Order: sequence, then C-alpha cells, then structure tokens
Amino acid sequence: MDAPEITSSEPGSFPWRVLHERHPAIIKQLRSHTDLTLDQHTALVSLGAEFTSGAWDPSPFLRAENYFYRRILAITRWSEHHRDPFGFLKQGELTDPGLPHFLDTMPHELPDLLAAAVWGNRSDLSFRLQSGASDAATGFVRDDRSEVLGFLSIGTPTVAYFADNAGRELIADLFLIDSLLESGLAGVVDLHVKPFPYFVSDVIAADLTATVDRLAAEPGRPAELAARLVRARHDGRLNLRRDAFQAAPMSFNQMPPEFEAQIADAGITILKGDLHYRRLVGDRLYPPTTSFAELTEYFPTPVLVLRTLKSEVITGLAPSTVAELDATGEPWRTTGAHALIQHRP
Ligand SMILES: O=P(O)(O)OC[C@@]1(O)O[C@H](CO)[C@@H](O)[C@@H]1O
Repeated sequence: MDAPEITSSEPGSFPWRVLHERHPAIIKQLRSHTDLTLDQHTALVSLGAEFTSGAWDPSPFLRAENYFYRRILAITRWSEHHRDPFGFLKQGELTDPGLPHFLDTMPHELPDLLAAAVWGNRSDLSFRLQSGASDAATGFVRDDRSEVLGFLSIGTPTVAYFADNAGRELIADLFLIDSLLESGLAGVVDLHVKPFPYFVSDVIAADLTATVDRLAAEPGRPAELAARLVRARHDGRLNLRRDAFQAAPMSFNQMPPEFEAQIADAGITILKGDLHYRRLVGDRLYPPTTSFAELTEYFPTPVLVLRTLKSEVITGLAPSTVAELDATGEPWRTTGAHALIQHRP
C-alpha cells in the first residue's frame, strides 16, 4: 500500500518533536550522568545541533532515529568497552524502591499477563523524556485477546518473542514467557533482543541477566520465577537471539534470509512495542482502517502485537473506533495512553 512514509518535515508534528525535543533531552541526560571526555561532550553537543538544525527533518523518521542512536554508540565507544551509555537509566529501574510493589501486582492468569505485558510498554524511557507522554492507561483501541487465546490454546512448539524495553516491561514479559512455558502452551521461547543499546531502554543481553538476578533477589514469586527462567535457559527452552537486523532502520518486509530463517519455524511471533509495530507494517501514514492482515501477509509467521500507541502508525481499526477517538480531539495515536492487542493468524 502506498501510504506516505513518515518524515519529520512538519514543524510541531510528533516526529518533528522527537528530533527537535526528545533527542536534545536524551543528549542532555547523557551528558549530565555519564563519565565523558571533553571530546565526547563536544561530539554529543554537535550531534544535538545536527538534529535541531533540521538537517534530518526530510529523512525517513525511522532512519533519522536509527542514525541518532548509532552516533551515540560511536561517540561513547560502545564497540571498544561495551559499556551501555543508557545503563544508568536501566539500573534505576531495577533499584526503584517501588519495584517490589510492582512485582506484587503481577497477575497470574494468561489474559491478564498479556495485558500487563502491553501496559509495561509505557515504561519506555525515551518516550518518558518527551512532553505529551501520558501516565494514564485509557484502554484498548483494538483487543484481539480472545482470538489469540484460542490460537495459543492449541499449543505452539516455538514462540518468537521480540522484546522491547528493559525494566518493568521486560519483567512483565518474563512473567508472560514463564506462563507460556510452564503451561506447556509454548515448547520453546526464542527471546529476540537488540544487539546493542538502542532507543535508550531497549533490552540487550546484559539487561536480561541483570533483570533475572534482580528477580532472584526478591523472595517468593519473583525468585521462583527467576529460578524457572534460569532452568529454561539451561534446558534450551528459553533461547536468546540478538541479530543485527533487530536494530536496522528497515521494515521487517526487508528482512534478510538469515534473519527470516531464525523465525521461520515459530508458530507465532509476539512483537512488543511501538517500534516493532512501525517496522512490521511500515513507518507510513496509513488510513487507520487499512487492513492489518494484508499489510502483514508477508511476515513468515502468525503475529501478535502487544503495544501502547506512541507514534502515528496505526492500522486495522474499526471505522467507529477511529471516529470515537478522533472525536476526543486528543492526539490519541502518540500519548501512550491507548493500547493495542492485534493478531494475524
Ligand atoms: O518501541 P517502543 O519502545 O514502544 O517505543 C519507541 C518510541 O518511544 O520511540 C519512537 C519515537 O522515538 C516511537 O515510535 C515510540 O514512541
């Protein structure tokens, strides 16, 4: 479908504000919390200026953002030290005094665990830096849960799970993954994480280890969960995948054969978060009633999207839902207050 590709050309638009407000805010945070040389400070300042100058506005939004995070890694010399420039923020999530209470509130039943994994997606740290981010959890613009629960009840030898953010979102993901494995609904879960730090809080391999360790330190249900996850890792029922394509500025319909081979055997792919959605359907301004099934037909497995709405891309909505949302006058596509559980068998 030929919908226009999203760029940041329109001043004041959501993608424009990401480049002109969110990116400078990320740089400011990095500069005040990370041990940097003078050259690194200078390089970060000029990276910020490159974005506020408007030089990236006409480029595809996805490509501009990708470049921004790649440049941060180059400036902070990730490839030499493997020190996560956003580690201080991720660490803050795991030492948060409110975490034990959050763990206590984790549900037990699969439908509720699916919802917890969706709403966990609001704790995306890059998003929290932008004005207009909502703390409210308003509701689902589409909820295919009963359909997907029917689909999952048949049992799936392998589930491909594309993780999104570290912290509370990953914790909710791990509760869900454990439930799928323990109930036997999934034989194996392949957990796909980013190969390097990306979009501030995206999960990398080190985050999984730190999170499981944190859970293990919390007596009761969290520690029991951690023990089962460690066992599943050893038994080959929970596998970690980190392919470079997971941090590429491309839609999944451009996936190389090596990446496709990693997911082709999955009975379903669960995609977490906003960015995976943009890459799944294409980062384009579709009419929101565009068929999700048709747009995702190319994807090699059935798909389940668990996402809060934090960018302009949306498909597969009923006309009445769109009319209701538009009538609110709110920027419902981008505040993170609305969520989506969308399934294509
Ligand atoms: O993928 P996630 O973590 O749910 O969201 C990533 C995100 O915060 O970044 C993009 C803008 O920078 C938006 O697509 C989205 O709001």
